[in-house]
Amino acid sequence: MDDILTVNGLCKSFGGIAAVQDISMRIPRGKIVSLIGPNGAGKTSVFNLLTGFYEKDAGTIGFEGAPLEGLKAYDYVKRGIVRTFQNVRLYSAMSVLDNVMVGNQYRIRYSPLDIVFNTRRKRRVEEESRTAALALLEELGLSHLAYERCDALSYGQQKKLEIVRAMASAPKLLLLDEPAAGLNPLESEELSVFVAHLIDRGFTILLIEHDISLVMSISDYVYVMDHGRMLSEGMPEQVQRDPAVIEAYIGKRGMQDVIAGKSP
Ligand SMILES: Nc1ncnc2c1ncn2[C@@H]1O[C@H](COP(=O)(O)OP(=O)(O)OP(=O)(O)O)[C@@H](O)[C@H]1O
Repeated sequence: MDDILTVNGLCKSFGGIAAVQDISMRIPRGKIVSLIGPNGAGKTSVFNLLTGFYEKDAGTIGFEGAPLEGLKAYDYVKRGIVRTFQNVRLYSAMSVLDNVMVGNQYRIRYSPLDIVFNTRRKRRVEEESRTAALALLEELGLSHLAYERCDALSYGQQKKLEIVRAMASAPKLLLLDEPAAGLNPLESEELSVFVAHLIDRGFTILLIEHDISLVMSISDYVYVMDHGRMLSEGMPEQVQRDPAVIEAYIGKRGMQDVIAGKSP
């Protein structure tokens, strides 16, 4: 199997809190892998370690066969690793199109002189960026919103737009941190179709998500963390039958109740 990312023995502590303890995982190219677990399990800390927001205490992270060491945040995007955040981080006063163009900015190459003199080269590069951004919006069914201000969009549309902006930089690995958080059931369903479409386009995704029915319906493989450790892993149907997961993740509730979205 062609793994795009391999993680071995990853550790990170904050004072007395061992947020990430001996975590190992792998993500095959073109697959969607999910990382789930109760609040405070350490999922976001793993994302922060994978994207250089946190420095690891121990362990190795390999991306496309080479170690991810000593890179600046910007270098992760250049290497093809892009993430979204739990909370929407769009430029709310800018248009949808401009936000997507921000996403592919790192691919734009022109000099400060090109900017000062507004050269033909600068205008051409910007036009290419605009065309690419519009094509992406079209493909993902959001082109009718291209000239809307972001703050005029529904929350569900903003969550999708965040993913589109991340995709605009043509990532090899997309890390999605709770894309369904705050969505109603209909928006959540739309989002799962949207994410499934990204997989059809050949993207590789690592997903953190509390919406278990979404996770179980779209994941190829699931990792479960609890208290900083890896509690379980496997295909969705294996994980949801694992007694350790049922006990730690959902307590006395049945997994079917969680999947059905019933309250505790
Ligand atoms: N920068 C930090 N400083 C101190 N403690 C931190 C920091 N980041 C994470 N932690 C702690 O590490 C533990 C794991 O937190 P993390 O946010 O990774 O969990 P999570 O599984 O993503 O939780 P949630 O599902 O609630 O987002 C928690 O106890 C948290 O308080």
